[in-house]
Amino acid sequence: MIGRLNHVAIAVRDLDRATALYRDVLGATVSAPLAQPDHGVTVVFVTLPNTKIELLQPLGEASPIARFLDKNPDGGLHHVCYEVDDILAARDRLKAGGARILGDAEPRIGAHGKPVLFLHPKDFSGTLIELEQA
Ligand SMILES: C[C@@H](C(=O)O)C(=O)SCCNC(=O)CCNC(=O)[C@H](O)C(C)(C)COP(=O)(O)OP(=O)(O)OC[C@H]1O[C@@H](n2cnc3c(N)ncnc32)[C@H](O)[C@@H]1OP(=O)(O)O
Ligand SMILES: [Co+2]
Repeated sequence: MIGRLNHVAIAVRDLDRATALYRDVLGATVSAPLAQPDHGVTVVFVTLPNTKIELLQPLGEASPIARFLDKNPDGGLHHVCYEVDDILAARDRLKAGGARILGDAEPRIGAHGKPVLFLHPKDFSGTLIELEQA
């Protein structure tokens, strides 16, 4: 059911600093910061030949990554995003299998302008999974 790896996300406290590290030290191509108020994060995309890295910094009062950064003050790997052809079919199959879909289980438009859903990390080997409609 899952397809390509769309991105790996890293939560950071200081997006400018993390962006500079990827750009200047690792020599990667980075995007401008993109505020995603609906998701409570500001995002920078690092483009790699075969996938993307998504640098995430909390945005607003109730960011879903705030507690993660409290527990991981240096930042850390936050989620992996897999592409699916049909996000509603994928959601219904996962639900039927007992996996917990986070939030109200309705897809929301993600940073690439496509519908996304998140799956509870406790149901997937301690890894938060994002699904994005391909
Ligand atoms: C823009 C968009 C895009 O790409 O298009 C994005 O990616 S937006 C990216 C930001 N948005 C999201 O992440 C949305 C989905 N995420 C959420 O709803 C939340 O982050 C949760 C996953 C529910 C976690 O929330 P929160 O940390 O406040 O709850 P909590 O502290 O009670 O955590 C419950 C348990 O899950 C663990 N936990 C929390 N975050 C985790 C993570 N990223 N990976 C692995 N485990 C994680 C905690 O350590 C805890 O385990 P213990 O109980 O063992 O201590
Ligand atoms: Co993401």
